[in-house]
Amino acid sequence: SKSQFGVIGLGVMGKSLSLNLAENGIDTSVYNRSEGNEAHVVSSFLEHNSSFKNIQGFTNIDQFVASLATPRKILIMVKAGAIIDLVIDQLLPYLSANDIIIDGGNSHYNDTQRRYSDLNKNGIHFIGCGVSGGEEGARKGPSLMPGGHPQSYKLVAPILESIAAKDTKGNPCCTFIGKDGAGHFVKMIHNGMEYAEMQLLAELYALLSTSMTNEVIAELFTSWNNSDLSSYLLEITIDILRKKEGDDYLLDKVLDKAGNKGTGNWSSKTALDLGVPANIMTSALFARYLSAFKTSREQLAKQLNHKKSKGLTPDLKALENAYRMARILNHHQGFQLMQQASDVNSWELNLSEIARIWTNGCIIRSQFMEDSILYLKSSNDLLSHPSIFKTLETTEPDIIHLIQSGMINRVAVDTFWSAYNYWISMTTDRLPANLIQAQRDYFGAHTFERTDAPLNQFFHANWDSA
Ligand SMILES: O=C(O)[C@H](O)[C@@H](O)[C@H](O)[C@H](O)COP(=O)(O)O
Repeated sequence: SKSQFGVIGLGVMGKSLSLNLAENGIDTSVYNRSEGNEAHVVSSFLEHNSSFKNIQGFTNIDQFVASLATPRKILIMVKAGAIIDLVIDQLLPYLSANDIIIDGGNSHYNDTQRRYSDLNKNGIHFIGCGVSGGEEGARKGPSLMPGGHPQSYKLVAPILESIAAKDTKGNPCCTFIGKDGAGHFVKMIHNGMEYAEMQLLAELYALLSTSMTNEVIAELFTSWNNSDLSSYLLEITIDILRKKEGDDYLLDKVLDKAGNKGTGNWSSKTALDLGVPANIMTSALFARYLSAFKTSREQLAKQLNHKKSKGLTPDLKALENAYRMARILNHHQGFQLMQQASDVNSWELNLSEIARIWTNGCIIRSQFMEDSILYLKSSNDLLSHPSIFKTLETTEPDIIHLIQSGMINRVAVDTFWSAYNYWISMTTDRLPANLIQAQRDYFGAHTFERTDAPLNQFFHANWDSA
């Protein structure tokens, strides 16, 4: 019998999603090319999962397409980039109008916009779908962020929603995000916020490690995880801190050079292009770039005259509050970025609904995301909520304490620093931008607005004449 759904690419995510589909009773065809070292990918997948009777495997793309009921629904799970276009070109000769192609990789939303309009011309529906949750999420229930055309989504919604994680009310963590590249855009920003959440934990770990063991830090984080600070990233960080290899901690043997596959870079570039001061995720990205200079860091560290002082244990309650503050500001910046992009691309993003589908399955799932559903229902500006503003105001001394502890212990806390500077700038009614305007007008006659004249009236002054 014909399969209801097809998956192309049996990498970690493709395999996990195929098993999730089959387990949810969806007859699934899988395809993977068979050249070179991929010769046995399909056969060994079928062998290892022979208990699933509703999976068919193919190494010929025409037979794969023929095995699907029409309109065909095909999920591409291969590495983002040119290979997606290659796979689409291989598929096209065998497809018919109204068939649906879903790209589930971390593609750049501009590429998705291009593919969406190109395939539309061929009568093929294209859905750019963000998939979050890693291997475990894909297997048991990811968070899904499909973008494209609402009609196309309707055709695949029952299947995508059946495999997605479920929120606290049992509803699928999957919803139509918006037209063309909106789904992949929202996934990109998810990852930008993920970078920042990970870096905040990394800076806390570095600061606490000056006076604590991994086990003691794990205990502290466990107490935080039993509070409004609970999150998936905090949870896995506790496991990571406790993971032993013999008598040693595995974490202590992990080389301190952070990788990145591009979505954090894209998020920061998009923030720059859209004029949104998302400085927290950008500093998290730069922290990864900085870590790459391992050899120079070691050499320069050796040249330091002053000896590292004995760590000064920071106030733990202050650190907890500083973490709470920085996380709120990271979420605020992420949602601001999505709001700006939604306006520019007329995507009409529903930020509260995005927070809801991010409450389970995805990497940045957390109690605060759960709380944000309600906050974002009344306003897309988290800072405008009195309770959030109160929390930020009362925790300001705590983030100052954290930053001071960083300085005293000579630990870089740039992501907390960025959060602090963003907060005090956003709560300062007169910033020194007047001097920037004067300097620009001085050397470039770029003109300036005046505080004693109507807005949008621009003036020029002869700054060097009396
Ligand atoms: O939401 C997710 O499931 C992850 O974010 C996933 O998309 C992937 O693990 C990222 O690619 C990691 O990004 P870096 O490799 O850039 O850290």
